[in-house]
Amino acid sequence: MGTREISRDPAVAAGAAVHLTGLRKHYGEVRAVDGVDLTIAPGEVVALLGPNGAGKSTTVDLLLGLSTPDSGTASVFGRTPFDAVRAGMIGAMLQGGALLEDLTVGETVGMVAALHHRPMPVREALRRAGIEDLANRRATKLSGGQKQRVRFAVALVSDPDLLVLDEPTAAMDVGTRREFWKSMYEFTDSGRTVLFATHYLEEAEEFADRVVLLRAGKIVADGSVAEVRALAGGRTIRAGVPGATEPVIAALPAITGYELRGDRVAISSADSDTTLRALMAAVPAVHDIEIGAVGLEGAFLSLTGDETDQEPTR
Ligand SMILES: Nc1ncnc2c1ncn2[C@@H]1O[C@H](COP(=O)(O)OP(=O)(O)OP(=O)(O)O)[C@@H](O)[C@H]1O
Repeated sequence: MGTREISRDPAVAAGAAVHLTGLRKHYGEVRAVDGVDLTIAPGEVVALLGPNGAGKSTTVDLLLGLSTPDSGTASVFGRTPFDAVRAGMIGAMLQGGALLEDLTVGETVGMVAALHHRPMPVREALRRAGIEDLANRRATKLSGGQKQRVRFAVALVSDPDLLVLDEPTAAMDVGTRREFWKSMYEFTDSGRTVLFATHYLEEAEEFADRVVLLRAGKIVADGSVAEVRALAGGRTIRAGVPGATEPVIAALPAITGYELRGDRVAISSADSDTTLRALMAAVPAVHDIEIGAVGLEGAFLSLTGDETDQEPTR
């Protein structure tokens, strides 16, 4: 249920923007990427989510041809990553990618443009990245967020069909982050494909068509935000429960967590119908019942097995 129909369709796979099959990369005992199969159709905007060390950056490196898999294959628009990069089909923004200190922003983006057959005008790349006014600034004089935007302009200037972004907004403040996503919309409106790795669940929720959750080098969920939420299967039940005690609540069927404060309880449940029926029988005075879906954060925690306490959020 985790994998979309799309990746099983050979026709889609043949014309896929990204096609990863049985991809593995181990570092000694560490299985950084441990059998990843992923097909991304042209035009999709996909978020790669996972806790630290889940294998996001390693997957991105394999996709860009920056490292070689132990087994499995990676192709981009039917080509090897190396050929796709050489043809200017992939623009990438990596974590902390180096900028040449002696060059200005305009020169940096211009130099990358010169490497490609059909680049967009440098000024256009700077405008889209929101750094036209920094064209004459040297890299040494830039803030962390500004450097990120220069890396974005570098990724855009080849006018690529696929953008691969590894935690693109990590150093950006809230305003810059909003501007960044606005530029991304401009890019994806023209039918381009985007794969971005992120820790920000709200960015995945707001921006991605599809969420791929990685854990210990494996895909543990793949689908729309709504589908991934549903995979976690949970709902929250909130209610007034006069006189209820901890043992009564803890004994309810299908619950995965609860918090009892005075006369109010918040329960997370894998099967809210069953839990609710039992709650009504156990606490006849139950009132003000609300049932809600688990947020993406709840799904993320339960699917990636994060150690964090999984009490229902309020
Ligand atoms: N060059 C390397 N040598 C040895 N181990 C590595 C190397 N690169 C990655 N790893 C290990 O592989 C695993 C996956 O790392 P990766 O950087 O892909 O995760 P990530 O999901 O991008 O994490 P983060 O969110 O922290 O950036 C980690 O356990 C990491 O320590």
